[in-house]
Amino acid sequence: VRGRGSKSNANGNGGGSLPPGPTGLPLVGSLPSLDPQLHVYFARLADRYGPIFSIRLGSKLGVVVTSPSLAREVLREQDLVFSGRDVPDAARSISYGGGQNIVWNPVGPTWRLLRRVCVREMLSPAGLDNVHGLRAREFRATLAHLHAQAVAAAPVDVGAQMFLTVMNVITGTLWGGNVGSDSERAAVGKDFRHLVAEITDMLGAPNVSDFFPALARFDLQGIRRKSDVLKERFNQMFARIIEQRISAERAGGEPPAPDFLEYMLKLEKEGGDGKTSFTMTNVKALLMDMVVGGTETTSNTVEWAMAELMQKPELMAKVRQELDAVVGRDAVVEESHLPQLHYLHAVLKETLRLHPALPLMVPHCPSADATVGGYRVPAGCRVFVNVWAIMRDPAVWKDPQEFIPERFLGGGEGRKWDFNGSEMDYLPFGSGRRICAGIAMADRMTAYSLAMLLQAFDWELPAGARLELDEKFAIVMKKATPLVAVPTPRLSKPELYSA
Ligand code: HEM
Repeated sequence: VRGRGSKSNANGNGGGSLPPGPTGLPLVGSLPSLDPQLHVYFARLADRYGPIFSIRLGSKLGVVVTSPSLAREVLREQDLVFSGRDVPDAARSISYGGGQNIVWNPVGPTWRLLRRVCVREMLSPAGLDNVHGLRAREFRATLAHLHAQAVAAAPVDVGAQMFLTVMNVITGTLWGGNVGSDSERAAVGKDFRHLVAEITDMLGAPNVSDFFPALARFDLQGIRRKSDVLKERFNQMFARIIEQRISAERAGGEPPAPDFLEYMLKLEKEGGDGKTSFTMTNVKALLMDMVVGGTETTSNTVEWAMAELMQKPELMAKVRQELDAVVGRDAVVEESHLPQLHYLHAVLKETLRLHPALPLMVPHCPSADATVGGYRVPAGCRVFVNVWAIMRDPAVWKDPQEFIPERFLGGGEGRKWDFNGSEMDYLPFGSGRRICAGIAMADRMTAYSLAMLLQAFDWELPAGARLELDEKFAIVMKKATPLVAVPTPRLSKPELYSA
């Protein structure tokens, strides 16, 4: 066990002792034993070394926090010091250099402006209300598509379908729903899904350039080259959409709907908010944030919820009972029904407890040496908060491995387990100033999606298929095997399914 009293360097200068942790080998540290299921591997090490441990991966020092009280120290009490990011090599290109978007920007005037633009203008509950019609249209289109599948008794890849829906809603909110025909949009959607999956796989994959920054310029695994290619494909798509909008404006005619792109282009024209500039690169980097940060996270959550419920028919029956009482079968579920669907919300909370979309969040990076749990955490190291393990801690959660939505009903045993990171033992969206920027959107989209899937259809596995709940870590938590199921209509009249 390394740690106590050790004087370390390479992200660990100065006095005090580092958190304990595996000794590892000279030069490579613990790299040879690294498990791709990083969240599980870190949880195992926490069992051995305690709720804060350090791990050397190449020349990089990682510090992993696995308890509510230490998460509080990092995310709340020392929020500002810990709010930096250690930008992985794979993210440099897709974030337009790291300083242009929200996710990978250090906290500072640009990050503040970008977050304000998103959280206030687009992703606030009021901003979302403004584009309620767009979501309703997209959901009706999905409903009609699923009905066609149901009539043909064709299996549906639930995650893929939800990805398309979420992506259409997000891109519609960003730049309006007017990009091409339906078939063109479906093709773009498929393309997007592959691109986003490739990006999240790349961000979750071990990269020599991150472990040995001195070797980064050689790009030994070719990850940066791949990331440049992916970024360019997005970039061209964004550039085309922006160009279309600007030329439509120049040509006069109907003013465009007041969507997010419109707002951003106005801000760009004005050169920012007076304190910080806002450039066309920021516009594209923000579009990237929303498309990459908002799609898989949301659609995977819905897929996990469906898989859990299909595994437990008695819970599925409870969701249906609530839907039948609130909506019935003679109408289609609408967003206005969502506040009354308490059990459904509890199902989603429990899904995010067991299967948080970002099990290690997005790693933080202290801007100065700090002390956590009595140990020294050096500036520049990579700090992981293992929310996956915290939300399965038997000291906090009764039967932590069991899927029990009821624990979130009746005020959650007197606790305020919400999405705002108020309690440090439930933080699927993080906590503190870097908390997820898209909570309101994620909340509505997951609830609306799950409600629609379950109110309008019964779902069964294709003959001979087996349901499993294995995880695959790739920065975003995916289901190792996609959930494929066959829908059967359950609304009273076929006309209800038409878009
Ligand atoms: C179920 C869905 C989602 C989950 C569980 C989730 C969770 C998270 C988490 C854990 C973080 C990192 C917090 C940290 O580093 O401390 C994050 C960051 C972020 N999320 Fe989400 N997210 C979801 C959906 C969305 C959506 C729909 C959007 C936007 C459309 C979005 C945009 C962002 C952005 C921009 C950040 C970076 C914030 C920053 O670095 O300041 N997320 N999210």
